[in-house]
Amino acid sequence: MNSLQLDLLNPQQKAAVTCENQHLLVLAGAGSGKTRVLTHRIGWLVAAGLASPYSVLAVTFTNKAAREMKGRIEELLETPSHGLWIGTFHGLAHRLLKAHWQQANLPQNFQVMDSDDQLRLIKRIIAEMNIADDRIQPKQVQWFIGAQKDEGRRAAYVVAGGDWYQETLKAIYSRYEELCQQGGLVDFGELLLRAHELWLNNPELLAHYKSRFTHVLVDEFQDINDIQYAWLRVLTGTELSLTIVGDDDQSIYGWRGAKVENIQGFELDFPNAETIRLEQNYRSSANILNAANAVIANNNGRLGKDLWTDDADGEPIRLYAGFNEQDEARYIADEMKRLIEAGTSPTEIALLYRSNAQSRVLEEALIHMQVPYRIYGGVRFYERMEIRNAVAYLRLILNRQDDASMERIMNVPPRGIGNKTFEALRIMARDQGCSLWQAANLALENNALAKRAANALQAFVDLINSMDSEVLGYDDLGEMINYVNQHSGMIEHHEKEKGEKGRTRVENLNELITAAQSFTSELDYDNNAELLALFISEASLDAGDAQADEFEPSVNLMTLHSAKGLEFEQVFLAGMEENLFPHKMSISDIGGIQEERRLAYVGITRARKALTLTYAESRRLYGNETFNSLSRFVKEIPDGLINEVRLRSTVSRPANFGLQQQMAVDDAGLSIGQRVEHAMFGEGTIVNAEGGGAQTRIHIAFDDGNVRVLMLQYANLQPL
Ligand SMILES: Nc1ncnc2c1ncn2[C@@H]1O[C@H](COP(=O)(O)OP(=O)(O)OP(=O)(O)O)[C@@H](O)[C@H]1O
Ligand SMILES: [Mg+2]
Repeated sequence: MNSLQLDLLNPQQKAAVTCENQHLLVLAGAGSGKTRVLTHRIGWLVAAGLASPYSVLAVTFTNKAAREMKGRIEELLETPSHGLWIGTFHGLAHRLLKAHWQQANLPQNFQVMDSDDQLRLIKRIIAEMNIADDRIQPKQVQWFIGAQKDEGRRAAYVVAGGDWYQETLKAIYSRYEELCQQGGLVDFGELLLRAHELWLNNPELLAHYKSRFTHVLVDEFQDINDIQYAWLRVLTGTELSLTIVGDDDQSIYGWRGAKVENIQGFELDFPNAETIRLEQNYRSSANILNAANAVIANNNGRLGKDLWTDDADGEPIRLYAGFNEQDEARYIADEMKRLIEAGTSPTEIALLYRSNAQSRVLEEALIHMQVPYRIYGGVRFYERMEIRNAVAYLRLILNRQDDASMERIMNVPPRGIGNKTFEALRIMARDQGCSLWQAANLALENNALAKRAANALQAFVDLINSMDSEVLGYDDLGEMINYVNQHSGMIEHHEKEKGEKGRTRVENLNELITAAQSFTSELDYDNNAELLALFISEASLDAGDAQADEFEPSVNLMTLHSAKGLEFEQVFLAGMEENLFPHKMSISDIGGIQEERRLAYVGITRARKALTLTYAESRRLYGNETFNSLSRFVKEIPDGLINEVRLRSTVSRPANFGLQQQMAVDDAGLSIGQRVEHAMFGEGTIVNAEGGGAQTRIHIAFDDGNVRVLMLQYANLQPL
């Protein structure tokens, strides 16, 4: 019990950790120790003899959080956490379905489809149904199916009401279900839906788990959706103990079906639940916390929480106005470099933004300044094209009915299987109600294809069949992947590609071997095929998380959504502009604005020591130049907490800063963003200008990493 260090908790936290009530709600703001309480509570339950490590089920929001929690619980309990049921809803559902595939009406080797596979399948159905391209968007269908599943609704129960559009969506959903079932394919939403049905359809199994588990604990409860809540409720019923922790102010997944009302629902469903509020924030300096409190105070309908800190005011929040998005990015990269040189660990620095598309410019500046970075939740390893291809080979080897994989790699690398052959096979598969693989074999048997196409297809079929026997002969996952890399022709193919791109792809394929070698499964397996299937599933689930940490210490880039639950010493929030953040899609809708504001609250409260907000006065995004005004969320922060950073500290910002300066530079035949050469300092880019006429001073970001302010008249710049 000593190792639990209960004395490191404040009285409310302690009360939550040691609460003996059956149902407990911990409702508290950011950084108040909710996650810490959850972890300690598991430790306490075990130490107090109220639970065994194996009778606890804990749900986290990301795989990373699950891993962290497992680690901390191992520390607390001083035993390995192998076998603990700690994971995301998706991860836990997957584990259940793997263990009980028969009861779930799935083939044993069912595969998890990612969003790309899903989209490909939907496109195929749309084509198969002969729906004109402009009448329905595959992405909309994907969204529709996801939304239905989040609410626990199968196609048969969709009420379409005779309207063409709705009826078509329903029909596509229905066909989609059919094809997934046929191919043993399960998308992310399906994992949850099936896991719920698994309870409903198998009372004995449910009873088994009800008696196995004694305590269920859920982090980030505010972002739970209907099907997840339903799954939990069926499991816990009135028998099990349920602890939920959450913060209504951090509910940011409404667009994905999350319902903050589930917190209130919990209080209704479990009327005897005890509610504990935590009010002390341990994460952020007072300035940062006060800024966050001021922003979120503009939302209505909050459950209401006060958050205070013992911490000193700390540094003021910095606000930087970039002249354009390049200048904004350069400032951030510069600052990061400075922080790292002054001793801050790169891993303690985060750069958050509203939309993924913003990252490119930021990345370029970081590369330029040689600041190592990684994108958390961006183009992740398992989502890279070549990795998906390799995984598709593996899947097809395991399961020939996997049409999505077959589609993906039939002609990758190019082997002369053209669109016409694809089309013929699709039609055949539809007419015969069989898989593409079966259609391919049928077509070959019946000589249904032209000679060249038939030869190419035969070679592919033979390749997969021979891979099957070879690959599954290896006991080592790394060897399996290596075999596929070599014999599929992918390595050779990418080696022939010119330049950096091809090289990276080859490196990535090799990295997959490394990933496979270090893979260890928590689940049991009987043979090589099952081992491979476990690896593939893990890879698909992991695509939702960041790369491993074993790389060079790097600063973290991520969207605000991915930042939930995390904390960093230094946080930069880029693109603090109307239309960007709040996003223009949400700007005209009050509910939308409130969700954006919660996102701002999440972003601000990620910072421990320092927060820097930046925006660009003009921005080129998606090819258009726009002039956005400062985000309302910045304006909602009291003036006294913010310090506006002047351009490069040596120069104060003139009152008429802005477009006029662009003119001044234009007069001299130069423009912002232009590349120039200086006799002494070498090449650089004009990032700003101020003053006018003979007094014009221009700011140049030289390639040596310094920004210098020069008098235009004397600088003698050569345009490049
Ligand atoms: N009693 C305490 N004493 C010292 N530090 C604490 C205490 N409670 C929590 N902390 C620290 O405060 C930080 C925030 O804690 P934690 O991440 O658990 O908060 P949270 O409420 O889960 O935040 P979020 O809402 O962002 O998920 C962590 O670094 C944690 O270690
Ligand atoms: Mg937390």
